[in-house]
Amino acid sequence: MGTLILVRHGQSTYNAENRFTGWVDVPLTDQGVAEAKEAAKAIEADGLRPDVLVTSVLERAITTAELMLHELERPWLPVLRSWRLNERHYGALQGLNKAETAARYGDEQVKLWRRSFDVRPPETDVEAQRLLHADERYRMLPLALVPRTEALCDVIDRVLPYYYDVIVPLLWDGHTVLVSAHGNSLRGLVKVLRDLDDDEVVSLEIANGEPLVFRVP
Ligand SMILES: O=C(O)[C@H](O)COP(=O)(O)O
Repeated sequence: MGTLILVRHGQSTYNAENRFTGWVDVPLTDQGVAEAKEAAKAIEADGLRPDVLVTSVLERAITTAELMLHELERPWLPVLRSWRLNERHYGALQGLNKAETAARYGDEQVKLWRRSFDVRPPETDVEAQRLLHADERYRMLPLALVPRTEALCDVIDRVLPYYYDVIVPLLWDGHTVLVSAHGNSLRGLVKVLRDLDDDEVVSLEIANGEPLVFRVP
């Protein structure tokens, strides 16, 4: 049996400014740094010792994990990273203030964009997709796989192949795997791990720096 520890990155600058983030690569705030260290203390208090690290390719998740491993005195852990664990792409909402967007489109619409299973935010234009594709991290992907927007169902479709093909074999080998990722990539994974239906997942919230632990047989 393996142990899976899921952690959402600490507070980012866009979280602090209440802006839609998605694939925008923003750093942690001082509060985010403190949350990462607290997350490490929490898993240590539970007697957990990660022996493999898995992250998205976004800085806020990578820094959170590095701070955690430093705190746990395990900075030498083997590391795997994948774009498949990135935050849900928030489409044309990325960079906008969430409260201003709710004032413009209404709370109900914004709740659908933020929490529904299958409602996608408006797409970015093709030029924004090409710019993202030019980023070294995503250049190896076919352009069609570089998102212009995503709903939670799309995130689940890209996260699950990585989970089953890469993470589960590590868990079957008895590893304790620390996954540092994002609110919605982890909501997608938790939906599957807890077998939540499409309506239940609407109320699932994952806080910054709060570790979630699963034993995987
Ligand atoms: O991408 C974002 O804006 C956040 O990381 C998660 O946002 P949410 O709480 O609106 O899903």
